[in-house]
Amino acid sequence: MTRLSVNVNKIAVLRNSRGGRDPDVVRAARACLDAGAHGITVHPRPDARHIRADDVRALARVTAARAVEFNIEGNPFAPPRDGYPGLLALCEETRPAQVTLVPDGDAQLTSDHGFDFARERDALIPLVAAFHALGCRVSLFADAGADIEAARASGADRIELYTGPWAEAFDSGTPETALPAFVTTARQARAAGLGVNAGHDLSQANLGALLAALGGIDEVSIGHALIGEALYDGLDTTVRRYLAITEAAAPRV
Ligand SMILES: CC(=O)[C@@H](O)[C@H](O)COP(=O)(O)O
Ligand SMILES: NCC(=O)COP(=O)(O)O
Repeated sequence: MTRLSVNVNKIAVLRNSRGGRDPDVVRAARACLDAGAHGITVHPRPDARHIRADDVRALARVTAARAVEFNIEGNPFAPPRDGYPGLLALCEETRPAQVTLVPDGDAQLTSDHGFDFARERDALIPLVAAFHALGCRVSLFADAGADIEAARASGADRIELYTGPWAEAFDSGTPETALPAFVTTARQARAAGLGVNAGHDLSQANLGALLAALGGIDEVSIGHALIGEALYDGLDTTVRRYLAITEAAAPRV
């Protein structure tokens, strides 16, 4: 069954907006885990727009204490800056179960593309090895239609399908226009021996159809929509609704 990792970036956005401690990302993560979430995801950035290095350290302690997975996302090429030690250094400190490499720049509002694996494979190979040496599973952010053979050649364990285009097509009422590329890429990844995660702009509305079409997604990491929905319905109820969607999409034995 697809595992749910809740991304708590947006709790930190709200907290940082007033410069204090609340809302507390650790308390929010605990509430999500209490509701049954399988793990927690964060995406700290050098500009500290939301999740900061100290949040990562605190969440690493919480997830380790509960023996659940911690997934840290980031651009492995981004240099240290203002309290951000760099992704590799942060993972060396916190030893997350999984690191998801994302080719984000500070100028981006949010993550909006995967790697160009043919072009970046040689640069990724030593980085993947370095994260493996820390005991991390390595997932690479990938567009539907990405060069899966080049992704596999990097030595990574999984890809994470960037599902922004899926959400956009779904919201515009034309999901069938986006789905074939996702189905093909997921199939290619599994045939290459890669696991398949998915994330970005997934929501209660668009998750079920994607999981049903792709089958066998290892993990979805969901933040923006989930936290927004929780503003109306609470974290416990909202997380349980996502879990019900992943359970409903699980293959019947
Ligand atoms: C990689 C990805 O799609 C998300 O995990 C990312 O964390 C979104 O970043 P923001 O929460 O800053 O939009
Ligand atoms: N990797 C995707 C993620 O962690 C959360 O993305 P979003 O749900 O905030 O768009």
